[in-house]
Amino acid sequence: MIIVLNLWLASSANTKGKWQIQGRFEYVKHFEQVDILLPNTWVVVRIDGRGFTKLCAKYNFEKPNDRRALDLMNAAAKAVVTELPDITIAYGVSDEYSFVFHKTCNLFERRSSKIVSTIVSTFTAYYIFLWPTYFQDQPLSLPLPSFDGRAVCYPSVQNLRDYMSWRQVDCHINNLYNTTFWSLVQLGGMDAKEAENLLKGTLAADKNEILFSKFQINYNNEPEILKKGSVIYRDYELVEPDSHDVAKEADELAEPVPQSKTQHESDRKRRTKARVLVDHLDIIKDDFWQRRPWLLSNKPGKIPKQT
Ligand SMILES: Nc1nc2c(ncn2[C@@H]2O[C@H](COP(=O)(O)OP(=O)(O)OP(=O)(O)O)[C@@H](O)[C@H]2O)c(=O)[nH]1
Ligand SMILES: [Mg+2]
Ligand SMILES: [Mg+2]
Repeated sequence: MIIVLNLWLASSANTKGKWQIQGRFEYVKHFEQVDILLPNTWVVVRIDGRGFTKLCAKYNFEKPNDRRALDLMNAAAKAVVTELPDITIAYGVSDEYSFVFHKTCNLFERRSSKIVSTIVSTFTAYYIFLWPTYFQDQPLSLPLPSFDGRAVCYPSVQNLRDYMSWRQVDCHINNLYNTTFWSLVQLGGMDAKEAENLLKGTLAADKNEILFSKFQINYNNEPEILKKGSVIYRDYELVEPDSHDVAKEADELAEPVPQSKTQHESDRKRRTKARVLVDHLDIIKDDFWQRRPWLLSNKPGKIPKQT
């Protein structure tokens, strides 16, 4: 079949010219769906490990948190942020990471499938490449780790901040539950069912109390990376928090002014040169955003000059 087609192509090419053959097949392009992300909205690409419950068991990840696994996730995400200067900020917990693109970003003409697949494949490639650095004594075997991804558009800074807050609240709730659950099992000698029953219906204060009274664990003293997750962003210089609400000022008042090509290029260069930091901070309160006004600035060019 392939030989027949090749022969036909060769003979047709001789008689009609290559461009005519191309023209005959080109109509298939129209089957491609338009998947442009809504303009002027903040784009969040969230990736999540596929079947990580099994993967964690296979490689004996420590319960409830394995520092090597978290450090590997952060290293892969930092590499993604470094490679893609269009990313404003990223937030990660457990086997997931959210990457935020500025509302004015025009990467791949905002084509969803190109943006998502680039993030997922770059992240996965780094995750596998860096694995031996964090799991020296446990070589990877098939099936290899993989991730899925999706893009969601958020129209306002408030929506975006609520999204980020949602992920960080999730981190806090899950970590407090898991820390208490595994303390009851590993330190308290309960089986999984007993621990689950004891925790049914408990509030955060009850879990804090169980941890402290039974195991002398003060949850507040747990490592920040576990309580808050990880945030990755470009750092220019720390500024004193403004007295006004930067998030509101940044977005709701004025529409972004289109940048000139040279301005766009010089901002891109500055972003490429900036330090990429991994930190474990509260991103729910205003303080984090007020100290770093360039993250949510309505004008992408409002990047402080490097000092
Ligand atoms: N032991 C251990 N497990 C972890 C750690 N980080 C993540 N996990 C596990 O990874 C899983 C992540 O949850 P999900 O993403 O909802 O589940 P999943 O198994 O990956 O399933 P899909 O995402 O639907 O493919 C949970 O079961 C976590 O317990 C870790 O540091 N230690
Ligand atoms: Mg998962
Ligand atoms: Mg997950």
